Amino acid sequence: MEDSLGQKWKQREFTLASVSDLSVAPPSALPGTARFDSDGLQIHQQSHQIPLSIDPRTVQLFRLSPVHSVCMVEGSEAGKKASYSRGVNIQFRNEEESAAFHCVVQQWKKEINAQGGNGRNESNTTSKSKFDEKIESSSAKMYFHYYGQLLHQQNMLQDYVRTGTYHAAVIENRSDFTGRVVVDVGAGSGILSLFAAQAGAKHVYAVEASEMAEYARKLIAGNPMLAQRITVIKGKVEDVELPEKADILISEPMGTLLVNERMLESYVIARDRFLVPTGKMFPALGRIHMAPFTDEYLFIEIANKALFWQQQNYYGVDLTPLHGTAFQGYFSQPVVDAFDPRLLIAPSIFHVIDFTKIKEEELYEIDIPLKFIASVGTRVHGLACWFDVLFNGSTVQRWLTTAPGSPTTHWYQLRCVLSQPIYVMAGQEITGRLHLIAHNAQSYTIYLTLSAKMWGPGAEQGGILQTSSCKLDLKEPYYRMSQPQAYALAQDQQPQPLIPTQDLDEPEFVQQPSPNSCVQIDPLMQNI
Ligand SMILES: C[S@@+](CC[C@H](N)C(=O)[O-])C[C@H]1O[C@@H](n2cnc3c(N)ncnc32)[C@H](O)[C@@H]1O
Repeated sequence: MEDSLGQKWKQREFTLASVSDLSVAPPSALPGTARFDSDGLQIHQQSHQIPLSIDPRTVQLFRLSPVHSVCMVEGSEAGKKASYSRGVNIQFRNEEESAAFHCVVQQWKKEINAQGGNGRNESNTTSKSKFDEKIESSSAKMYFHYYGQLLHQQNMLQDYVRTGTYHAAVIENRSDFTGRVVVDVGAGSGILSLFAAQAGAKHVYAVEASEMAEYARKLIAGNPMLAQRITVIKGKVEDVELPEKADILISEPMGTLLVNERMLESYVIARDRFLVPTGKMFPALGRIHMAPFTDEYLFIEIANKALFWQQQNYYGVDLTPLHGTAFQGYFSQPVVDAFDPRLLIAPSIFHVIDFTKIKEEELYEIDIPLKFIASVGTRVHGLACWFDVLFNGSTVQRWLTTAPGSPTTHWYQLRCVLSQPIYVMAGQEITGRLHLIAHNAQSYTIYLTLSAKMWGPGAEQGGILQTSSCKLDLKEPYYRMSQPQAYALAQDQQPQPLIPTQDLDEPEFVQQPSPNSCVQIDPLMQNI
C-alpha cells in the first residue's frame, strides 16, 4: 500500500456510492467522487460540487461502518463571519475502497506533519491558508497565472514612473537597506529584491506565489554580484516560513484605486508574520484621493453603449426588455483612463491607509465620507479617484503618485460615473459616501452616493436637494484608453470633438487588462 501511494496519492480519485452534505437540510445522498489533487481533497456530488475544501490539519474522519464514513472539517473565521464545522457523509462502493481512502488520508496527514505541521512551504500546498479561505480558488488561479507570465511583469517594469520611483526611493535611502534583512512581498520578476541588494541589503527573501518565481531565480542568478544575497521562495506570503525576521519589507501591492487585487492584505499579513516591531515598510502608507468631476462626453459615451438594446426590430426581435439592465450594467463599470484634471469641479480630499498600522480585517470594508464645495456650476457626473504611496525613507521621503495631470502610470485614474448626474452651483456643498466592500474575487464592490446640499437662502437649515447613487464592481472596469485630452473647460457650452475621442461606431481600442488592475501601457501614454 505504502509503495502504491508514494506521491501518487495526490492524483487519487475514489468513486463514492453516495455523498451527502450534513450541513444541508435535508441532506440529499447522491453518487459522487472524492479526488485528491494539488489543491487538496475535493468531494463532489455527481451533479454538483459540495464546496467542502479539506484541510489536512483539521480534518477528522470517522468510520461508521465498513463502507460508511463521516468527514468533518473545522469551521474558520472567513472575513468577519464565523463559519461552522462542515460534515460530509460518504459511502464507498466496497470495503477495500473505504480502506484505501482512509489509508490515503493517513498518508496525507503524515506528509503534512513531516513538513513541520503546516505543509505550507509551496504554493501547491494542500492546506487552506488565510489567503485560500477568503479568495475564490478560480480567481486566485487566474491571478497567479497572469502574474506568472513574463509579458505582464514587463508591462509593470516598463512603467518607468512606477519602477523609477521605487528605484530612486531605495537607492536614495541606502541606510535603510544596508546590512538589513529584507522581504520582498510578491517579488514578481525579482526587480525590487535586486534594487534592495543594490542598496546593500544583507539578505533579501523574495517571496512570489506564481510561476514567475522560476524566472526571478533565473534573473537573479544572472546578476551574480547580487544573487548571493537573494533567496527566492516560491509560495504565498500567508503560507511560507522564513528562516529569520525582516528589518524591512518592500512590495508593490497596489491595484487600481489602491486596493484592487486585495494584495494590501497580503502586505499587512507579511508585516505581522515577518517584520521586526521597529521594522520599516516600503511603501509605508497609501492615500486614496477623490474629487467630483464633470464629463459630458464620457457620460454620453457610456449611456450610448446601451442604445443597442433600444432596437425594437433586431431580426424581428424586440430587444428593449433588456435595455434597462444593459444601461445599469455599463454604469456599474468603473472607468479607467487618464483624464484632464480640469474636469474636477472641487478640490480633492483623501483617505489614508497606513500600511504600518492597519489591521488586515480593516481592509475588508472601507467607508469614506465625502464632502466637497463645488467651484463651478455644472453637472456632476461622478467621482474621480486616484492614489499615491509614500516611501518614508530615513534619508528621503518620496511619493509615487497616479494623480491626473502627473506623468501617467499603468494604473491611470478611476472614475465612478453616476447614471443620474446631479446639478450644482458654484459654492454648493456636495456630500456623500464611498463605501468599498471586499469580495472573494480579489476585488471590491463600490457603493457611491453623491448629494447636493441645499444652496442659497435657507441653506443653513440643511437639507439635500438631489441624491444619486450607484453600485460598481472594481473587478470589471471599462478600460477607456484614449489619450488624455486638453478638454474644453465648460463642455456643455462648448461641445468640441475630442481628439482622438473614441468614435462610438468604431471598434474600441482594447488593451489587455490584468485580472485586476495592470493594463498595458501605450508607450505614448508615458510621461505626458
Ligand atoms: C504588482 S506585482 C509586483 C511585482 C514586482 N514586485 C514588481 O514590482 O515588479 C505583484 C506580485 O505579487 C505576487 N503576489 C500577489 N499576492 C501574493 C501573495 N499573497 N504571496 C506571494 N506573492 C503574491 C503576484 O504574483 C505578482 O507577481
